Amino acid sequence: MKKKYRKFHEPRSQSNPPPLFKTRTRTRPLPSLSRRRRLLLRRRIVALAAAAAAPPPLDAEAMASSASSMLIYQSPTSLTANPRRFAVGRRRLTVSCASASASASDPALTNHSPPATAPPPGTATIHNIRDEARRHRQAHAFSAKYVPFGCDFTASESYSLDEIVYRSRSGGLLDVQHDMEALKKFDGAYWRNLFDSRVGKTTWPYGSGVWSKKEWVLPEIDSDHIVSAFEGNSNLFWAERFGKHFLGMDDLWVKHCGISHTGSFKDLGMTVLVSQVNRLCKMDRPLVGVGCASTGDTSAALSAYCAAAGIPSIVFLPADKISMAQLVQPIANGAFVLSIDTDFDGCMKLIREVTAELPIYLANSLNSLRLEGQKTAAIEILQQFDWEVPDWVIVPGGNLGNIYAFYKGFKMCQELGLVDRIPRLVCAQAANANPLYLYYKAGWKDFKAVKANTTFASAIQIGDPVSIDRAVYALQKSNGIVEEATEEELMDAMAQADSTGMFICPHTGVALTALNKLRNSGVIAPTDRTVVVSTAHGLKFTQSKIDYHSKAIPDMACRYANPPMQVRADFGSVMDVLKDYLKKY
Ligand SMILES: N[C@@H](CCOP(=O)(O)O)C(=O)O
Repeated sequence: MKKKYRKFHEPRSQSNPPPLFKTRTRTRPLPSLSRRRRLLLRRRIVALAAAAAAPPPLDAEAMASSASSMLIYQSPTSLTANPRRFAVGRRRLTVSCASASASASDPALTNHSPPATAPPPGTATIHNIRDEARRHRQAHAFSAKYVPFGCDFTASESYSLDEIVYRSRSGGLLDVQHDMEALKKFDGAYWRNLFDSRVGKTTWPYGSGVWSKKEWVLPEIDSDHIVSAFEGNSNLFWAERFGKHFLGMDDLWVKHCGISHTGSFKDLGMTVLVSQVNRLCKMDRPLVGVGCASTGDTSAALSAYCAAAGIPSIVFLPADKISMAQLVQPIANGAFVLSIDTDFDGCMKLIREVTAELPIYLANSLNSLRLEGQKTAAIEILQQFDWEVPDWVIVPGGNLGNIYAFYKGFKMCQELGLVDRIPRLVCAQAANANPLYLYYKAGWKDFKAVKANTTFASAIQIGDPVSIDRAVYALQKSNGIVEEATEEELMDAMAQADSTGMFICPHTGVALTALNKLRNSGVIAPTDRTVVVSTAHGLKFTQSKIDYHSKAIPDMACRYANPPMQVRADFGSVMDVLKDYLKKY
């Protein structure tokens, strides 16, 4: 693994200066090209060199066609404070001109160290967004470390994030805590402006919704080590029709975390975890790969990010318990996939034992690094509401890391002065896998893991959640509530939501059921601003939707089924069914 990594990420030295023109294939030897092709290639390089030495062309399209759309053109003859952006096909091409043009809102640039110097005249370079980030590499002023869960940054027991540790000395959970005193040197308005300034940009790594909050996530990681698919920045969808029609609400929102690189919110945490592993590999830590147990989404995210970094991934999946779309993701991304004849809890137990024995880094959310990425979805919600705090946020819960991650994101915003309160949290479980719900109903007395039964909400089919303590903490601190949904309730809620233009996963159906119950009982008022967190893409769960709409689910009425009508191929038959259908309107 190390060998392969080095090959493609060789550090640059003075004796080995960067080439004038870098393309994505720059480290590979030229394949054996024909003489004619070599000539053409050389001509193209010469043309690019000429273009680089000249002022920027007016026609960005022409420039894009002669250079990869990943390239950023830089010319010393056109220094300007603001990078000029051109739409190039569906990508944006930045004509960025000097390091002096770096974001004035980057705290590293404006407050802690001087901006990097401009290149000497005549040394124009075309480079990519990673190179651009290298040029602005700064000393960091913030830091974070592992402490036992429930402790703050000053705890006597603490571990560097570069250590491979998942449990405290007493065997309890760990938490990543930030140096809040250092972060507090900047006020809420400062952080709001900084985060807002990074939205919608391609600047590495801030184009990611996670890394746009880098100072609050992994402040010490070198941007060069980050493995990102520009995840996050997901749609906060105004569920106007669903809210009005089914719940009498007009301020209902669905945070579509599943409309993402691998189709679930897991990307948010995985970019952080795999980036840190990438850093550890660079530090020559003896790791042979990264592993997880999964109900389908974590394995998809892990395998994709590892594949992007060239790091081996190993995933433990409960045999026949995840959807086809989820199973194919790690297979396609080249993970080592173990289909194990047990449930998720069985897989989780095994991966914990295996990672204690072998140098395989544990990627489940037992590893608190993951939650640092996931918490940014909470910050993003506040940002999307222009830093107004919603009344309620409803999160589906299985292994229970995410409910704590949301709490953490909201709490950090409050502590650092971006907002003055946090929303009430609701955790929604499937009744077939409801250990948290039972614990809540028992007044938080005597937690008992359960045997999780089969549920359409398969990603949360978990009976012994590793983050149970974190979830309880988040709910207690946010005056939270736990609700549950039966199979029929969650499938009906999913069908209702889909009928208003969404295409949600069954877990979001669980969360919508919780909302429905809390609306009916009057706990959530019609005017309360409410956000339902949608955790995965509906396209991962087409089979359950097909079964529902075909009314093929035993003991389920499938009240909102919309099966296709079989019609003979003649005009009369088609007209008959249409007339019948149109009577409804
Ligand atoms: N739903 C998860 C289960 C594992 O949870 P994690 O929080 O440890 O990643 C999945 O998609 O695998």
